[in-house]
Amino acid sequence: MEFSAQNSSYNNYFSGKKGQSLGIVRSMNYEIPGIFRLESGKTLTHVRIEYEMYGKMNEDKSNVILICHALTGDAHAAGFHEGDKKPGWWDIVIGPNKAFDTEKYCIICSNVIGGCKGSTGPSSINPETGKPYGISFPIITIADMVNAQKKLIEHLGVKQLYAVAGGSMGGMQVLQWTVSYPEMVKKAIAIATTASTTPQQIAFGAIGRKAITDDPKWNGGDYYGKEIPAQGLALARMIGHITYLSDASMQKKFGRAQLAETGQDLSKISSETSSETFSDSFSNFQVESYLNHQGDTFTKRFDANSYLYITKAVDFFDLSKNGSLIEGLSGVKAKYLVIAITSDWLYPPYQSQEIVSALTANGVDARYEEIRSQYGHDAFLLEEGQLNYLIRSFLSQVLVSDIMSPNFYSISRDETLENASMLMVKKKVNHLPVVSEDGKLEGIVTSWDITKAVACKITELDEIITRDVKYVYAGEKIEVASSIMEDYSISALPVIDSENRVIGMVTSESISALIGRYS
Ligand SMILES: CC(=O)SCCNC(=O)CCNC(=O)[C@H](O)C(C)(C)COP(=O)(O)OP(=O)(O)OC[C@H]1O[C@@H](n2cnc3c(N)ncnc32)[C@H](O)[C@@H]1OP(=O)(O)O
Ligand SMILES: N[C@@H](CCO)C(=O)O
Repeated sequence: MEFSAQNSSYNNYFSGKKGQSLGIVRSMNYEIPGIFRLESGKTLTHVRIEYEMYGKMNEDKSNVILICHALTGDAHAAGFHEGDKKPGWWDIVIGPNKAFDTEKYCIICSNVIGGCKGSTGPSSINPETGKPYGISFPIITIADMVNAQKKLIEHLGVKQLYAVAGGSMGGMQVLQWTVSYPEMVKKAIAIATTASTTPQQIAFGAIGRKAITDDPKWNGGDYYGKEIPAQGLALARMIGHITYLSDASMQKKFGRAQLAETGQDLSKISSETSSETFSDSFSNFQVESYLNHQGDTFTKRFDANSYLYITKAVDFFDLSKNGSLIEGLSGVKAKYLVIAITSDWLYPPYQSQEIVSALTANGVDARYEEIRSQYGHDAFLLEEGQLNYLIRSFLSQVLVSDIMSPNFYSISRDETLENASMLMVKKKVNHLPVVSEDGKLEGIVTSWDITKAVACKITELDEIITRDVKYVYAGEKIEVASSIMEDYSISALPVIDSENRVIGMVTSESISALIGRYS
């Protein structure tokens, strides 16, 4: 919300080290052993997941970030495949010194099930028949996509993801991850997305699907090894692509420009038009040529049946429970960054705001930001500077809750000084928060206080308690804790909740350890 292109931190991003390319990368695959059960109750076997991995996992595998792709994306998120001229689809934010910094994090991206880029989908061979599934492939949901990703993540030995991130349908997977597996996600970044697909979004999907299924070459989904339903698929993409742009971006890209051959010469168009050339003559605006190009290139990279299944999975997506998004998101534990795009009319900002409101109502730490852009929905693939700035600051932000120790020792003020000192020696701690019967913070005793008490022959614990005790809240930035410690020359702070109950301790050692972990 507070972001502006003139923001100084944003400009610092550009004056700082610019990200580099990952160079050549390769795809890998994993076959899920045994039966894979879908939300519909149907099962699949030999489910294959195509994935790419950039950067190295650290020793305890705590630096892994899962990237989830949008509708027509794939596992190739960054770097170049041998011989390719264009990098992966999110290369602007993934790589050394980019927001998803491969020097710090290990980035994984996998192709969704139902897809056509290496993961099992309708174009895969059904092991039972030896033929492509076609429309015998079962209906899949966003939760099924996430369940398959979870199998991959477990196979790689990762217990908790440092973050999950994605835009559009990728954002839906992010939301689903934090609902299905709340303990497995520390941070979540959902961009240009919704928690519940709207009638307008379903409507655009429906027209695209109709374009495909009305193409005679679709042939009931049985076209593998024959001519593909290219016309229907291209038309579906043309409709979809309009929704990924904005009025302003189309004005800027094309205006009312026409193709050079026809220009404004209406007499030429009428005299040269025959039934054979009708279509070409009537496609004289640059925007038409552009859409034709987008449609044509799409048919060379995407399977029509996958388009049907994946758009349907998007239609089914609804995380609200009993009509309430607050209830639907009630189990979420991850910290959230939700980013909307100002010109996105397909997934308008109000849908991101609804997610943030529901998360906040559940006490989840959720931040809302906007990318100011004219690109429309696809801005999440294009706005390099703003994306890098927002993602980088969110990923590198460490809160007190991230490093506090919830296993702490406390003492009541009625205890003896001897007991306090024995507890400190036995548990090897230098700070004991003094708490009331219901766990509320009343003061603190340090090993230094005990040393002074012995020197001064004080015998009562109550006499040496510091009552003006400094503390922090779990949701505060780690910088707040470290500046209190520095200002008051103290090496540990109690962490309290909104009712003044002690819920942990944060120490200067745990803050120092961060330097090794995140720098
Ligand atoms: C999200 C995921 O997970 S992955 C999926 C993401 N990838 C896609 O969606 C691929 C298709 N989408 C796009 O191209 C998207 O618009 C973007 C966001 C990825 C790229 O946007 P931009 O960089 O603004 O490219 P733009 O929209 O101008 O399209 C460029 C293409 O249109 C062509 N083009 C531009 N103007 C015209 C025209 N008047 N007539 C014909 N073709 C034209 C260009 O030659 C270029 O072709 P190429 O892609 O074959 O090289
Ligand atoms: N243009 C992107 C975003 C769609 O939401 C895609 O095709 O996946």
